[in-house]
Amino acid sequence: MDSNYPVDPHDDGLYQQASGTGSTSENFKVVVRIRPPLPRELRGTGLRAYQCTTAVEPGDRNVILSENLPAVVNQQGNMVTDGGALYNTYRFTFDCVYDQQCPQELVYRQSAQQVVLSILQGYNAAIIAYGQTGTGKTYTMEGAMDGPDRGIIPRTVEDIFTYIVNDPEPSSKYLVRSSYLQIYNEVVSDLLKPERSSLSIREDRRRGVFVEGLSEWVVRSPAEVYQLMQRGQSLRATGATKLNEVSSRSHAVCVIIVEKCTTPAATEDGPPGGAPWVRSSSSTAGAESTVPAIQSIKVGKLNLVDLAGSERVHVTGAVGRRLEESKKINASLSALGNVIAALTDRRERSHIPYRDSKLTRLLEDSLGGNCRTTMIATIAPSLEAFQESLSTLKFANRAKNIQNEAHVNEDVDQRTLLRKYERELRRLRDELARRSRNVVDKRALLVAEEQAKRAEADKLAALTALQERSREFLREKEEKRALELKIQAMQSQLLSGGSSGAALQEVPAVRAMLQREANKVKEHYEARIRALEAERQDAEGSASAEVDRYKQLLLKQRDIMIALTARLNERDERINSLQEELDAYDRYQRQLEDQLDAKTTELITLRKAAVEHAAASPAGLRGVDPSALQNALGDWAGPGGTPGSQQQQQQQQQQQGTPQDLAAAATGSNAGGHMARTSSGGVGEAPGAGGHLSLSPYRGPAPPGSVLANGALAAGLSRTMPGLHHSLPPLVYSADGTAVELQGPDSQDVTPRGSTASAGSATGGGLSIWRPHMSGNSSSTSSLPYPSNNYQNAQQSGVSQSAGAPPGGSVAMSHGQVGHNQGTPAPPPSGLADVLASPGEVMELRAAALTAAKERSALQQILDSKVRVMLAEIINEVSGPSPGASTSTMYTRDGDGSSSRPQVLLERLSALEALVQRVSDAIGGSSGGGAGSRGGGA
Ligand SMILES: Nc1ncnc2c1ncn2[C@@H]1O[C@H](COP(=O)(O)OP(=O)(O)OP(=O)(O)O)[C@@H](O)[C@H]1O
Repeated sequence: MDSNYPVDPHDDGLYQQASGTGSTSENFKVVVRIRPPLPRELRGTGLRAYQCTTAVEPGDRNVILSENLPAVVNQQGNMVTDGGALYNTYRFTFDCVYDQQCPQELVYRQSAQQVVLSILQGYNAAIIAYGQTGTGKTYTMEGAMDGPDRGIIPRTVEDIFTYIVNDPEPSSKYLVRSSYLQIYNEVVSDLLKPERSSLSIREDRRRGVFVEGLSEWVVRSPAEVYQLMQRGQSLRATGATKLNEVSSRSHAVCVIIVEKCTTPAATEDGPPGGAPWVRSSSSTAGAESTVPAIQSIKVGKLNLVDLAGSERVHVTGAVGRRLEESKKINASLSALGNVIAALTDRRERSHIPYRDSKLTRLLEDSLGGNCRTTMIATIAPSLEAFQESLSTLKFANRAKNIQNEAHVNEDVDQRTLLRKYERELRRLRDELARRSRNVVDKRALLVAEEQAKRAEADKLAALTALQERSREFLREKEEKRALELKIQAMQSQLLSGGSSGAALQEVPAVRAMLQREANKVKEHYEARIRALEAERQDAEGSASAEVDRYKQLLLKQRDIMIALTARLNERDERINSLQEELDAYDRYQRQLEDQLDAKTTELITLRKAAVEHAAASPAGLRGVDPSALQNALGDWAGPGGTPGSQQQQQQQQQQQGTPQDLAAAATGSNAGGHMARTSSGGVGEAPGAGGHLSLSPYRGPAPPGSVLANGALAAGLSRTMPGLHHSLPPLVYSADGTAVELQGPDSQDVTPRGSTASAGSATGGGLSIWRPHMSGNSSSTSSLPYPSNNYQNAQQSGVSQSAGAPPGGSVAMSHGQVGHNQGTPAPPPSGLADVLASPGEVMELRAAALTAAKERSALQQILDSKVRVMLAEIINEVSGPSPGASTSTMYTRDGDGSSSRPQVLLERLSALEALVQRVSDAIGGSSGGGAGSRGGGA
């Protein structure tokens, strides 16, 4: 019964049986299947034994549900009475009713096969299993994967592929795809792609209702479908309930889509590409050789729905998660009932609440839409399921009034799309061909270019050959000419020759022969010349244009070269001028460096001369050793008189000036409180032997800005700048920092810098002593006449104070009028300015000399004060204390108040004597002078 039934795709089966009955829609069939009692049902409940409540009347269309079945049916199974009020008895008519023993195969063949195969004609189809939990929905839809218990799904797959293989239409091709989804707790998920959950249900004109994002698997054999089903079933939500050990807790939908492509005989359109069409067996042979046209593509979609079972919670005892699942299941089934109720409402078609649940939304096409649908309502036979069975039968009975309008889904759009693809393919082919031609054209172009290059080379070769030919032509022409001349000579020789020649000439045969030979040669060369000439003209004609072009190119290149050369020349000139500028800068820099070196040398020389000049002070001339004097003074030399202090003082002196300067200053101050110096301006040129200049001491500070010059300056300048010593006056300076200038007869208006010039200084040759410290702000100048290059020495301090005739010569002390030139800037000395490139350097030198003079003056003051104190004490010690003097002071000074006065005096006296002796020794060899001074001072 399970096998060997004929597969007849043209047999509508259930639909054929149902047609004409008027009880159900043509496209919506409702069948009922009663499962056999389960073992637990057969065992009964408590004292109540199992009792069957269902019976199928002969003809398999009517089902009787009764609480007391034996009372209402006869032996043949026909219901003879409804039991009256005694028993609840119901009788329903459906398209088919399968009793408990009905095998899977029969259910499939009668209720599913025609629906399934209708998708091969392009219909939508659906098989929906509905019923209470545990009544056999899953068993009916899936069953076993092999054997007689195979359910509708595996049989559907088998039939689809069997049909395709046995399709009598040789040009038909099929594409089979499969999907598997579940609705669990109102969430749609893909059972073949677990990661895809919570999918959305969409609808469009071409595809109808579909699940967006649901995977579709192309299958080529039943085995592939089985694999997918097994995978999906393993992921489906199931659970054990009181009524079913493996209860489906979700609605499962297996989707199979079959696309059929029918291609009648040859048209211009080619076959569609890309889709893995499954060819029917009869169409495989020879089909490849034809060029079929796409007549139509029919798309059939089959929904195989295994609903979750409705259940009464108080019966199943569900709690927790199961309770929630039950609620969701019942809610969606309730929505399904509402949709069916709306669809079967005899009144004017009202709103269909498809969107009340995912299930009804998904089954929208299958319920009242474009679909051929079979609903299989499953019921249990036991009395305990009586109410659920009655509910299910009522539900199914209502559903059988659903009107579906099924039509073939001929995918015109897709056909159009395929035609569009064909057009695109043709366009691409044309494009390919065109590009191929382009490739060919490019190759031809390359070949042509290559040929052109070769032709160019040939042309050049031809020109070369032409030139050679021309030369050859000229050569032959010359030869011809020579030959003609030779012939003419021969002829003339014959004509005018001797007897032998005349004789020959007169021989007609010889004459004719010669003439022929001459003509022959002439013709040969003339022809040759003509040919060459023609060849030359041809070559020249063809080459003239090329030659012109080359000429143009050459001219253009020549212009470019000229322009570039001009630019290069400009750049070279620019480089040369820059180089010259650079050289000039270098020369100037060298000049400056030379000048700097010279100035440096001058500075060194001047410094040295200044030192020498300071050392050559009168004390120095007397041979006083500054260091010896320093040592001799000891504590009297000032705060730094101790050896350690001396060392510090020496360091200080090295920083501030040379020791010789300070020692000389000290010595000078020691000599009777007067500064007596010998001008060092004569060093090297005008030694001051026999004369000296004595300037009155001035112990005030040098005024700011006063100019100090000395003979050393002139000497230094004269050494470094030969010829200038005549224009520079020897300069001396006083120990107090007063600047003076010695103006010789050949000097030119040398005046103090930064001060006012004395009117008298410019008159006559003489020594001008500028003493701005005298008479307040006025400056005074003393002019001392002296021989050229020989400085006149002045006498003692009286010279500085008043004019008088010096012993060595006339000394005219011309004091400048007080304030006469005050405020009038002195003009710069032209001679000095010519020598010194920078007046600032002169100023710097003079400022340095001024600083040294200040230092000397300061030291001198210290020494003078010491000496005065020393002398006062000596006087005091010798003559006794002055009336105002305090003994305590004396004692205190000695630090010994207990000493007797005579003893102290003796000690002080001896100390002073020792001091005087030391000082005398220090100034060496002049102890008499020193003593005289001391005595004079006293
Ligand atoms: N026609 C049948 N012949 C033999 N056994 C059947 C038949 N129908 C159902 N059964 C058995 O009944 C039990 C319940 O069946 P099934 O699981 O298919 O019920 P269901 O309606 O799918 O339940 P649920 O809604 O809870 O999933 C299973 O053990 C199944 O083998």
